[in-house]
Amino acid sequence: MAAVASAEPKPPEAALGAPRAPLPERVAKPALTSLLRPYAGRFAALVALQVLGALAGLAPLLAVVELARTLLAPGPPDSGHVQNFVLLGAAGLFVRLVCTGASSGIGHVLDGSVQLAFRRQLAAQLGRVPIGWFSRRRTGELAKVVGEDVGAVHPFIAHTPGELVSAFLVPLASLVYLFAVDWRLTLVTLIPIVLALAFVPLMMTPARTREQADFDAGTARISHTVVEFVEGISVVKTFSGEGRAHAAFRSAADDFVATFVRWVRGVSRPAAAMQFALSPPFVLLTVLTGGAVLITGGSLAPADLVPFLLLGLGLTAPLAALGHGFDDLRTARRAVGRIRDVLGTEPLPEPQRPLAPRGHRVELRDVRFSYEYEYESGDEHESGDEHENGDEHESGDGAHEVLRGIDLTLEPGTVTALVGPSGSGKSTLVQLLPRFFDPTHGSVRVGGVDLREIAARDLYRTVSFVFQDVRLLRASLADNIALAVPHADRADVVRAAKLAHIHERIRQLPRGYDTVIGEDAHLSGGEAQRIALARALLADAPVLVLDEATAFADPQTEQAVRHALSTLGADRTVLVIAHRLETVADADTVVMLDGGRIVESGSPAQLLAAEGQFAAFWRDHRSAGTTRAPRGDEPR
Ligand SMILES: Nc1ncnc2c1ncn2[C@@H]1O[C@H](COP(=O)(O)OP(=O)(O)OP(=O)(O)O)[C@@H](O)[C@H]1O
Repeated sequence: MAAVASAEPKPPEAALGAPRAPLPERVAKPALTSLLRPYAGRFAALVALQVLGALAGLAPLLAVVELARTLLAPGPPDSGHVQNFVLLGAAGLFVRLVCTGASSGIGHVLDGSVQLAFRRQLAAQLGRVPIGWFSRRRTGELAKVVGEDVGAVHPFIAHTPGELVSAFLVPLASLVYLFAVDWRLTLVTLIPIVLALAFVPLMMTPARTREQADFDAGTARISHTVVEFVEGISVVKTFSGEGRAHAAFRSAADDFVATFVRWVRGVSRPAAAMQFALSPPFVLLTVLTGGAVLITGGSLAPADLVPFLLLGLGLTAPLAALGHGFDDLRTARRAVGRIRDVLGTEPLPEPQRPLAPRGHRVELRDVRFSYEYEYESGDEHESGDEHENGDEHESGDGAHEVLRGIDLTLEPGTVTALVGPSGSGKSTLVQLLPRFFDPTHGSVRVGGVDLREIAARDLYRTVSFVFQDVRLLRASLADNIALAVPHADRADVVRAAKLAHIHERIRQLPRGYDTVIGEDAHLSGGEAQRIALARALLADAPVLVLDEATAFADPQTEQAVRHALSTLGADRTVLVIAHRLETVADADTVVMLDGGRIVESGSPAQLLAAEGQFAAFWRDHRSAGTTRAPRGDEPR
């Protein structure tokens, strides 16, 4: 099921240098060998076939060399010898052909299987890691890991082992043969290789490693900029922000060009020198010069020069392939490193403390919470200043304390309305209940048990949520409502939809409850909210957390919420971020937050009578809209 509309609580996207939510995160990267272990058999078969293919490839090479020596030797050639060499060459070619075909087939199947397995593991892992973990990563970077990095494993599996094998085997066998012909000319033939190898250390300097890291960071940044642009395209277009978005992309691309040029220079200079040393003209000139000296000195037969001319080039060609293979391996190693980073993030420990089936009092004790700031290295530091406001303070290095000692008890069977100015910490507080984040200090308990001790599935069975930002999945409306109860009867789904005042709207759709959202129909924001409400009601969790969105302003949705709240079971614990005074008036308790602290709490009537901050809040809202008096008293 693919997500189509905005969402179930979507963790905030961390912009460059943006604050990140603190979360326990133990990184235990799985070893590459353990990731590849299930494929060890096929991998071994692949390497064996590649080795056999490389060995078989030697036969035609040696047959050609021997044939040439026989034909060029003084006197008439032995026809039996000639025939044997031709047969040896043909047989070698045939075996090589079979091995190459088989290894290429196995390689591609293995490649596809490993990539699929990595993607499956990554998808499963992304479903397991704590939600707050996503706020520490950029969407584009994760997309790069799942897409590009998994793809980068391809050359590593499909081609490189074979290239590495032949890179060692062919020259080794050729060298043995050449030494047997003439050791002095063999040493001369090795001169280009020794020269080429001298440039290898230059390609592995710390500067080159830095350039490579910059190159990787640049590609990730471009990927992130594109994802951000596509995700925010409607906002960008509405506010004619294409110019800015384009400029951001151009700046990422320009930075990348500079990085790319540095990277190419770092790679290309030593690579060009290596290529020159290994180029056929240089190799042939070296061999011919050495050969000419020996032949004119009378210590080498002219026919014996032939193997050096033929095999000398063969000695250097695999070395060039080794260079490519080495680069591919480095690329694959870095990609696998990033894959392992994601796979190695351990999900939060999953303790199994049982929860009592009833009596779900929610208690927050001295809860403090800070968003931590992480700064990018390099030129892209952003200060955390833009997140400061007068009411909040920065606590410690790069930490932004948003909740500052919250003590709150939500009794079963009561509705608590959370009110307070924008930025006072209401959303942050309710996000502690599904453990999007854990408190940096203090504890949140349900039924007397700390949330950190409750298994995730128990937690989500106990607490359900309706957030402002509703994400519906690309699935039928029935499946969307029954998300938490996949085997729910249609009758239960319909009952929840009726309670959430969305049943009639669903009936009007061409395929009713089987309508697929995003394909057969689209829903308005208010309708999506009511689907989310039906979903939470069907889940029937004893604790309901509701962020009353401004979208609830449509009368139907507002009525649905009020109706649902009034018909909920007697022992339900409800916490609602209230934006409408009607909801506040209906609540049993009102909690007023300001600057991350509870400044007032009590019944609406008590708080109005106290003439404090809540009374002012009430009056402001009342003069801005319509409302009625809270239960049991008239506001003044
Ligand atoms: N993911 C985040 N990273 C860093 N800071 C954040 C994050 N989310 C919120 N904040 C900051 O925490 C403070 C409280 O935000 P929060 O969303 O909890 O307030 P709120 O009372 O729900 O506001 P509103 O009524 O406008 O939704 C704000 O200053 C905000 O900038």
